Amino acid sequence: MQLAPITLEIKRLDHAAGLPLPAYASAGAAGMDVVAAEALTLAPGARAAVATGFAVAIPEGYEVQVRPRSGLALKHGVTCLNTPGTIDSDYRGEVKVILANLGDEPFEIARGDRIAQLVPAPVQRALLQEVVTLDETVRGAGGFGSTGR
Ligand SMILES: O=c1ccn([C@H]2C[C@H](O)[C@@H](COP(=O)(O)OP(=O)(O)OP(=O)(O)O)O2)c(=O)[nH]1
Ligand SMILES: [Mg+2]
Repeated sequence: MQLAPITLEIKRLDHAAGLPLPAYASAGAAGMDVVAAEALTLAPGARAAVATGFAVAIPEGYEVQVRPRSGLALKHGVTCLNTPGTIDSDYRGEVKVILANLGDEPFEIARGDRIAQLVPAPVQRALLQEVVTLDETVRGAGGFGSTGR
């Protein structure tokens, strides 16, 4: 079973000239790989908002998640610091990838390198109902490892 794809409007900004649109790397890939529109070196411990050169209009009721690529994470310690990054449906600015280098070597990014993947997801919004007391549960306020390792 496959959900019908949603349509994302995507606008190429001037500095994305010649770059590929975000694209699925395999028939069953969940994310569209997105490339860097700029070259930079991330020092160990550094972070940067890396330009992709694209802006999008996401249908209302959806978001796009910006997720790390596991190969960069495993081989180089490079990940999306805010994973999953959230692209709001009403955002019209450039999509950026907030990369962090948690490795111990400088990481060089060339223009055109695949740096992250984009996954659209439906968004459920909540209505808040403020109350004075919450119902009681067995867990109560236990959390953060309260059930053991
Ligand atoms: O990885 C990301 C995360 C966010 N954004 C853009 C799109 C998103 O719609 C906007 C705001 O993101 P978010 O709500 O996560 O950040 P914020 O710190 O709450 O900023 P704002 O006050 O603008 O909502 O920034 C990106 O381009 N890449
Ligand atoms: Mg926000």
